Amino acid sequence: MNEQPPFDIVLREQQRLSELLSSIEETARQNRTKIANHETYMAELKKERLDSVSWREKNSLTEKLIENDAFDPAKYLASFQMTDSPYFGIVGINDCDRRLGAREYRIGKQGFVSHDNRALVVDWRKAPISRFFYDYELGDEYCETIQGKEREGVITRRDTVEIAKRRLRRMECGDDVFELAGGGWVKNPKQYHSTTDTKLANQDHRMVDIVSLISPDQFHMITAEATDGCTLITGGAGSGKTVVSLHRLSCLQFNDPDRFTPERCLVLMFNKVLRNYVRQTSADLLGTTRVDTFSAWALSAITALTGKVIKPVVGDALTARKKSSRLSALLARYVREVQEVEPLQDLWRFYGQPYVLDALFVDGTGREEFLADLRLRYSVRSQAVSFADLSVLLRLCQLRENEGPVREALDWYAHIIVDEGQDLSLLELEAILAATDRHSSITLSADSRQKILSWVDAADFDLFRTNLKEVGVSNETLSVSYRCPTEIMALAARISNRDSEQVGRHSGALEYHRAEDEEGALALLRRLVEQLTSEDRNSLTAVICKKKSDEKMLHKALAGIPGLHQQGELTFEPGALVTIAHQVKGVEFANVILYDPNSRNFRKSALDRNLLYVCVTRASRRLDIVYWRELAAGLA
Ligand SMILES: Nc1ncnc2c1ncn2[C@@H]1O[C@H](COP(=O)(O)OP(=O)(O)OP(=O)(O)O)[C@@H](O)[C@H]1O
Repeated sequence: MNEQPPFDIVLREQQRLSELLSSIEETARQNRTKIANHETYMAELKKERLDSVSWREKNSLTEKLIENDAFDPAKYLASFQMTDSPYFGIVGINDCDRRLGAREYRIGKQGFVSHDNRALVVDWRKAPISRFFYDYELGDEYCETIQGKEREGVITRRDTVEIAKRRLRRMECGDDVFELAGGGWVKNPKQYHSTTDTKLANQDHRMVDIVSLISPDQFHMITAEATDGCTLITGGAGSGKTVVSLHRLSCLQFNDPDRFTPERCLVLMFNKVLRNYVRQTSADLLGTTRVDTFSAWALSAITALTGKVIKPVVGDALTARKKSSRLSALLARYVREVQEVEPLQDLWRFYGQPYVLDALFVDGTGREEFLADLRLRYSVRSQAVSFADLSVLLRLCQLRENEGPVREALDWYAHIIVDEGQDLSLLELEAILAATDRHSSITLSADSRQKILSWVDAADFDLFRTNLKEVGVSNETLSVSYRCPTEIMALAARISNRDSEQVGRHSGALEYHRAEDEEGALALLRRLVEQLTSEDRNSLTAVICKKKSDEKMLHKALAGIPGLHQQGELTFEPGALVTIAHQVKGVEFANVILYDPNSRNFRKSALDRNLLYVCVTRASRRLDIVYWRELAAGLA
């Protein structure tokens, strides 16, 4: 392949890259030598100490060993991990201060300082420098305070590059794109490059980072200094709430590593699907920070507080009542008035208090049966906790604990990210807040249009927001939707009865496919899935239906199509999958086929409208609607 580019700008960048790679290698070599020399010296000292017969000499050698250990080069010479793709951005400035003058910075996912002490790559989280890249356009004048000094000047270059396996593959410079295509370098007009393009190229549809794409608005949120209290990020579907929160935590950890250690940070996701979707990127950005569902974290927090391992059962007819915001104040009262040592006995006793029963059974129906059941549970010391009991039990245990911080459960975390906060109950939100240290530092993302759980009271979130005022709350709004093309966002606006959001720059497709009957719709669906998967084998198509029973039936109807994922398996490999609406919140697919969204399955209630909004906004490229009966309101 002839990769000799006919473009000077590309040639110069290839040269820069090659020099950088040589420097990375040389630095690594010198570091290895320094570390080896240190190890040899330490081994010699240890041997000398072993051979020595004088205790004075032994003591002096021990001191020397301790002293030298503090200067172990392995501790401070961080190895550079990003050699395959050392940087993604280039920003040039011409500063009015002549000592600084004209210079360029390369921005990467990890900073690199060479053996001869030159900062050749700047970490994207080093806001004072990376701000030039994220906050400004080519030709803009800047005025910034950097390390206490006023800096003024002009931005002379702002390019994005793609480097893979140590080779330059693409450069975006102003309106031009230079890229390797079909064996040589070509120049094209700039086109919008979305994260879906990256996913297709990687053949992996899990979340990707957006470090090279962060918008100025997002940059401000991501790099905002840690404050006490809650940062509430709101915004419509696909506006970047999840990615922005994760990048924000990455910045906090980078800039204040002593406070935001991975074990003192926590990311809570809506369900396992969303957790799996973000896991790779969260690991890249946040290292070993725990990313989990609320239930999984609550279980471990209960264990940390009580020493008990709980195995909750699924299904509880009283779920909505046990999530009621009224229980919050009642728990506080109960803990003040009643003493009970055993945690589960404590829970049964709490439910049995007359004022709790009044709150749970407003019209009295079912109250006596519940009380009889509680008495039985108390007498046999029942351990049968349901998922709905978890937040009550956790809050109860937190309120009972008087001894101060408890690892991963109480007064412990330096920062917690809560995604999809609108679907958490007041008790769940309060338990999370109680798990933070005295700074109550939380990033909470939420979109009221995507509230889909019937058992959570819609007012809970507002109540929590009001309560948060005590610890401090700052509101941030993301207003551009990057995921969905214009056509789909216009439909989403109709469904949610709200104004259409500002949309990123890509276009897509929205098509309706009407069949005569169910049989016709299934045949149509099959043809569509076959067409979409064969047209682009790297893409991921999700068929979304409302009911669990339809999921099985649709999977059967699509059997044999190459690339069809196993039933019930929601992975993000290329191909096609069938899933239900409640599983897909927070995630996205290149293509979505919404199957049979009829007016009986999606009624005019707020929850159904929200669910429909969630479904249509999962598509980053195209949305197809297959139907044969009356469409749900908003779709027609
Ligand atoms: N500045 C950006 N430039 C390009 N793409 C972006 C940008 N910010 C976010 N995205 C992309 O937009 C999509 C949506 O991001 P994300 O999932 O974080 O949004 P969200 O607000 O959490 O959505 P939802 O509420 O639907 O879960 C992702 O594919 C993400 O990579």
